[in-house]
Amino acid sequence: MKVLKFGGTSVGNVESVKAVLGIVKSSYDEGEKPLVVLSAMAGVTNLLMRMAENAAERVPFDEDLKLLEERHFEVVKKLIAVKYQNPVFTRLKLMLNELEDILQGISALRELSLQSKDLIVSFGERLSNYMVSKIMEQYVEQVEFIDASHYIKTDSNFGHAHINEEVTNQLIQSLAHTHADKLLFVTGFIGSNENGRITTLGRGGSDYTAAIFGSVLRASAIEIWTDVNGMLTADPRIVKKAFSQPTLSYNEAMELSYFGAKVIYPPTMIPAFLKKIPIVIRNTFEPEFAGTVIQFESGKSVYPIKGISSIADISVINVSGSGMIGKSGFSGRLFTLLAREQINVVLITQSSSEHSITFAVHPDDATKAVQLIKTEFELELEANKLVLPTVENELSVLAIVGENMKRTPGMSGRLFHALGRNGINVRAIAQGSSELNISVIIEKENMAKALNTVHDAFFAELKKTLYVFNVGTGNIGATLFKQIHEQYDFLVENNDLEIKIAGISNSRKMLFNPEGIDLTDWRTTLENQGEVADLSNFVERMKAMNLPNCVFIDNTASPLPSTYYIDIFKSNISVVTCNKIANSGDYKQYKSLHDTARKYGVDFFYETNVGAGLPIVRVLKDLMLSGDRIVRIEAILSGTISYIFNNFTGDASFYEVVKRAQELGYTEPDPRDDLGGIDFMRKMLILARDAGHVIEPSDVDLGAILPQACLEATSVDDFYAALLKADQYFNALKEEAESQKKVIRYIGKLEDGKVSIALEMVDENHPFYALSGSDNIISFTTERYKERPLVVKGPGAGAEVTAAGVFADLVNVGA
Ligand SMILES: NC(=O)C1=CN([C@@H]2O[C@H](COP(=O)(O)OP(=O)(O)OC[C@H]3O[C@@H](n4cnc5c(N)ncnc54)[C@H](O)[C@@H]3O)[C@@H](O)[C@H]2O)C=CC1
Ligand SMILES: N[C@@H](CC=O)C(=O)O
Ligand code: NA
Repeated sequence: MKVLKFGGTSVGNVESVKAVLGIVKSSYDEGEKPLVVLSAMAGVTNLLMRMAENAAERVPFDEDLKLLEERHFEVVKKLIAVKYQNPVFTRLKLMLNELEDILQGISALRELSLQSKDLIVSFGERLSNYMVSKIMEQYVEQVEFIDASHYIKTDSNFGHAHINEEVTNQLIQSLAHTHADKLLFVTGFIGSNENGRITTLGRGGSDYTAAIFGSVLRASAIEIWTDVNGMLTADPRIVKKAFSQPTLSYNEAMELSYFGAKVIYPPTMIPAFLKKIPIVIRNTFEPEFAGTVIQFESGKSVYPIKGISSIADISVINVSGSGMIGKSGFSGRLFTLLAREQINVVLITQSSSEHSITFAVHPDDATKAVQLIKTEFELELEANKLVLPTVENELSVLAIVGENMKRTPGMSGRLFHALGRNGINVRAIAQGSSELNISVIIEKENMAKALNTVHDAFFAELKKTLYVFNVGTGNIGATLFKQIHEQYDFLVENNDLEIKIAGISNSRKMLFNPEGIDLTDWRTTLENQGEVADLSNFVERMKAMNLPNCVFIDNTASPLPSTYYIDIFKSNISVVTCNKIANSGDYKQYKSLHDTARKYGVDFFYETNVGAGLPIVRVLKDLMLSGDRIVRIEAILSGTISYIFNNFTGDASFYEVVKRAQELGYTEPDPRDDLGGIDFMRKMLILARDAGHVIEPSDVDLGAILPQACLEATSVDDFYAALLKADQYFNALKEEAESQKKVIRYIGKLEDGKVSIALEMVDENHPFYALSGSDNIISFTTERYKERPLVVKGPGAGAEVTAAGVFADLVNVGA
């Protein structure tokens, strides 16, 4: 047989009682008659407690009594056919009258003993079990309501009674014998002492009742029906991806519940544990879900751990001093003292030098613990053999739990890597010698981030989420959103990667949503719901959200975002940028950006700084990392200028071709940056620096394309006006090239640490002769690629290819 135990939420109202009936009925129909243990209706135990306390203070309790009656009567009215209702009302009413008499007695005496409290709260279970048994009677024959206080015999420790196993076992066995044909509804939580006075079993009492009946009757399983899908891998309020574990060992369940998974209270499992009876946690509101089986064996799992538990609030006390070294009795004295005063020690670590002991307690106990230590070790403190104990608050504990950790090396490495990468400082560490649990103490403000990060790190088969904060929604930014939106499902399905745009800003508006901004119509949402843009505030808000796997994308052409990169890295947030400004300012800044990113273990990706989406930065980095050295770089890296000289043919005027390049999205927001050579200069500078050279913008020998009048233009409009007038100049250039059967190319070179960019005319034998569209080309001559250079060629400008490059950088963050 099975024991089915239903908690308060499962008997909370008409609908949930219906669900309970369905579950009991289907178990009954399967042939094995279950034994059912019910808690009081949700909230009733607290209500009874309040009534008892009120009675003792002579505060009226009749309203509460009425409420109690209504809650039960309503269920009866809805779930029992009218013709059967009367006797049920009568019996419930009798119980309620008895309760009222007791409350009146308390009121008269103005005294509420623990014994009377137990008696009063016992009505909760008695009412609910009687009521549901009567409802069940309509569907199943031979149902009986059992008041467990006649069978569970305890001592007189009211509120927290201990069971007399021998007597209890005999009584339960004889009950089973005399009621073999019946479907029993047994009150959870209550027992009675040798004088027949009602007692209660303390926290988790109904689970305990189920475990006792289950173990005495050697049940095939004890099912604990609650309102969650079993024991989850982490607190689902914090970790959205938490999922129910199919199996756990008793030890794993103990560890997980000890730290927070409030589904069951571990001591109540002991009777089942001793008899190796599986406990199954199931959801009354989702009965089709198999739930979690807690059994002797841990069970097979693809994951190295079973779950992550956490305690949000903890205080840490540090005791140190020379007096502790080599003193074998010291920790014994310390922890005996704490145990004697009922201070629960959650975690202990001791340095191997034995110079200090750190332990964690509940914050409410911290001051008392310190006081106790001061008194107990007064002599040592006076003799300076011990330093005054210190307390640190606002801390949390996070623990990874699983029996399989024993057999899997690298678990702590994975834990600390995940925490470190996200900038979460670990204050103390403890690992049980059973290797069932590795616990860390961290700052409370990092708890949510830590739980999510560690969950991602250990349940890697699940999808990882990148949280993106993007500035710049122009040509590139908007195209990137379009691409992410189109690719969303593919990434989730094929790469287990989810990208959430948690923040967007352009120069006018900004918008946040940690759940991810819907990209279907982000423009309208930003416009209608966005706040006034403020970059400094944007960065602060991003930091404050403290999200795991967080990436800042700079899709602007403005110098402003780059002033925040260092601060962003220091908050352990990666940066992806197509904006070249940060890397091409003075060398000191370049160096400091790269050093900071490395120091904080975050990514700084800028593939699109050179050749848009073409793999150039990456190729150079790989060459350098693998020990190759750059001998020479020759390149065409301005997509705009490439396009212009590839299309400045026939009748088209130079002015028209430039305009077209802008319309095609090849130019910088300010086309003077392209035609003035600044953009190309930035790219060459970045390559030279990535190749290991210390070089400043002023070191670049930059040859001009434009006549003086165009260079002097002070606005984009002036520039175009000057360009219109410069037809003569460009036509002459073109004619000169054509007459020599050559083409015009703007070519950059890096050799011997020197960078130059110049306009050249090349013939058909030159490797850069045959280009079209916005093609870029780069040839790396290196120590290894000496005879024939490594060449990368293809479209080097345009929104689609650039956004794709930013996208690729993004998905590589943290990879
Ligand atoms: N067009 C191309 O082929 C390539 C472009 N890039 C780079 O892409 C970047 C963006 O170019 P486009 O999208 O064409 O520019 P755009 O002018 O179309 O868009 C720039 C965006 O940045 C926003 N912005 C400017 N200052 C801001 C601030 N302080 N705070 C918040 N938002 C701000 C603007 O509101 C606008 O949404 C540039 O840095 C460019 O060098 C890089 C490689 C290739
Ligand atoms: N404006 C740039 C775009 C890529 O960085 C170019 O024309 O190359
Ligand atoms: Na590139």
